[in-house]
Amino acid sequence: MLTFPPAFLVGHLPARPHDPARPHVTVTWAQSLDAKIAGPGGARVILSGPESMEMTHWLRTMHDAILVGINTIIMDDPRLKIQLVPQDDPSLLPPQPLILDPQLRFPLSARILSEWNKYRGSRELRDDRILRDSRDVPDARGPAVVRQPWIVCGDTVPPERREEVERAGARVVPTQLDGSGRISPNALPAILSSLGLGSVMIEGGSRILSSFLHAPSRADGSPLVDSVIVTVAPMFIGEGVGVVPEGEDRGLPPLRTIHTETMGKDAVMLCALR
Ligand SMILES: NC(=O)c1ccc[n+]([C@@H]2O[C@H](COP(=O)([O-])OP(=O)(O)OC[C@H]3O[C@@H](n4cnc5c(N)ncnc54)[C@H](O)[C@@H]3O)[C@@H](O)[C@H]2O)c1
Ligand SMILES: Nc1nc(=O)c(N)c(NC[C@H](O)[C@H](O)[C@H](O)COP(=O)(O)O)[nH]1
Repeated sequence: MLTFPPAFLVGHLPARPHDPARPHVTVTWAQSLDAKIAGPGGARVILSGPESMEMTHWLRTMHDAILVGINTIIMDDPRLKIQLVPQDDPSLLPPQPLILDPQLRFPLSARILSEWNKYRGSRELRDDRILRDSRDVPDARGPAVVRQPWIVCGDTVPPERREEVERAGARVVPTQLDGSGRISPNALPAILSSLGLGSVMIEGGSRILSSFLHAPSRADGSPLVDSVIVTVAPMFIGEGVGVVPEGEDRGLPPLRTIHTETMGKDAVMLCALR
């Protein structure tokens, strides 16, 4: 079990309490030696060993929100929970899942939604009250808490579709899309602030990593991305999904390595944008 946070991360993780006016943005992923994050056709590959995976779950607890793109939900069906941190520490909380999904393609069969509905059902039985979303659980503490998935979509998505997804148990947050039909990375801090979230850990996939790494600075001149934490696993994937999609490897920002830590078989690099 790790002592967390490891010394090399101190000062590079979101401060607590967060500054709600300037949410901290961490971008993180796990990659092979040939810079792939998934196998052919996007098939999920377990890259992280137990030690670096545990660190990932610790990192999740250090952020208010965890963000993935809709393709990652469709391909990996992740839970985005913190089951690898000590389960008896009530101060550790799972982050709020946020999914960037311009067209609201979110599959109602997603594990993240069924786990929330199961949790909500069990709390209703216990508490005899209806939980509409995770903000209705003020007394809930600890890693076993499950949070409602919040989906950020385009404000052009028809109301009937939004209602369908909300009836199924998720929260839908409509927002203006950029000229490419995406949620602009630079719009994220304001979205986070409006949702009361002071920090976010962006976990992928490839298109999301690319757009956040390419994003211009914030209005105050500071980089949009505050920290980059990469797990490098000693394996080759060959054909597969790159850290950024093919053709998007130009114009990536220079990174400054702050520290590289060996965690089990993996190297974990902490970098900042210069
Ligand atoms: N190894 C890792 O750490 C890791 C982590 C997560 C995902 N993955 C892998 O990544 C793959 C999925 O990556 P992907 O690129 O296909 O999809 P993705 O998960 O990055 O989602 C992309 C979609 O998000 C939406 N989107 C909204 N705003 C956006 C923005 N600003 N920029 C980009 N997209 C935006 C678009 O609809 C876009 O198609 C899967 O194969 C998964 O296994 C690996
Ligand atoms: N850190 C990390 N190491 C990996 O080897 C790997 N494949 C991912 N990929 C991120 C992936 O898209 C999922 O988010 C989670 O790995 C799924 O795990 P959970 O159900 O959330 O615990 N991330």
